[in-house]
Amino acid sequence: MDLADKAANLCVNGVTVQKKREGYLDWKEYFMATAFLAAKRSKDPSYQVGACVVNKENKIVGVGYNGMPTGCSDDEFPWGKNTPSPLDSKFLYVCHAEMNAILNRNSADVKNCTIYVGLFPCNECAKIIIQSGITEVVYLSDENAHKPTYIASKKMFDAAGVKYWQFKPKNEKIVINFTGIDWESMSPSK
Ligand SMILES: O=c1ccn([C@H]2C[C@H](O)[C@@H](COP(=O)(O)O)O2)c(=O)[nH]1
Ligand SMILES: [Zn+2]
Repeated sequence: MDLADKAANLCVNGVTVQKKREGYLDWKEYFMATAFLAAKRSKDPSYQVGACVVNKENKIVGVGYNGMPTGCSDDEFPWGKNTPSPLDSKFLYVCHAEMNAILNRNSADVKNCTIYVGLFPCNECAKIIIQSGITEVVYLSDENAHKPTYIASKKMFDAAGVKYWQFKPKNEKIVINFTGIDWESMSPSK
């Protein structure tokens, strides 16, 4: 068990009171981590992007990653970038993570939701985000900020009143360990 996972105990009048577990993920870390986990599904060799849409009740209503459209085989459609013909590169085909997360929603709509993304949204995703009624964008990387596409996204978000801010993770890494569940410490009798 990680030290941070240990529940802190408090001694009150000689009685040990079990406090809640420490080191748990806060909501924002959880949603960004969900976006990053979704990105692990991407077949894009150069960029794996994930997105997670969350409603006002902190419920996840949609998750997506960049990938080929349904029915367009990952093995047949191209993943290259610098090809002589645009038809042989990925750009005309790949569905972006944000679009997929919004289209994959399990709610009637995503109005007033927040979208968590690994990479600041491009202009096409910005349009979809605005039109879908999402009002907040939380992103991790803004490495394309200097490109016109991404400047256009910010212009549109500003005009449409969509709030955006950069997520600064508390943890550089969140490790998922499938052998790591400590059943003993989870037992109510302990
Ligand atoms: O808003 C965005 C922007 C990009 N993506 C995806 C689309 C592509 O699969 C990669 C970008 O690849 P490059 O080789 O860097 O052009 O990222 C996205 O999902 N959402
Ligand atoms: Zn995009």
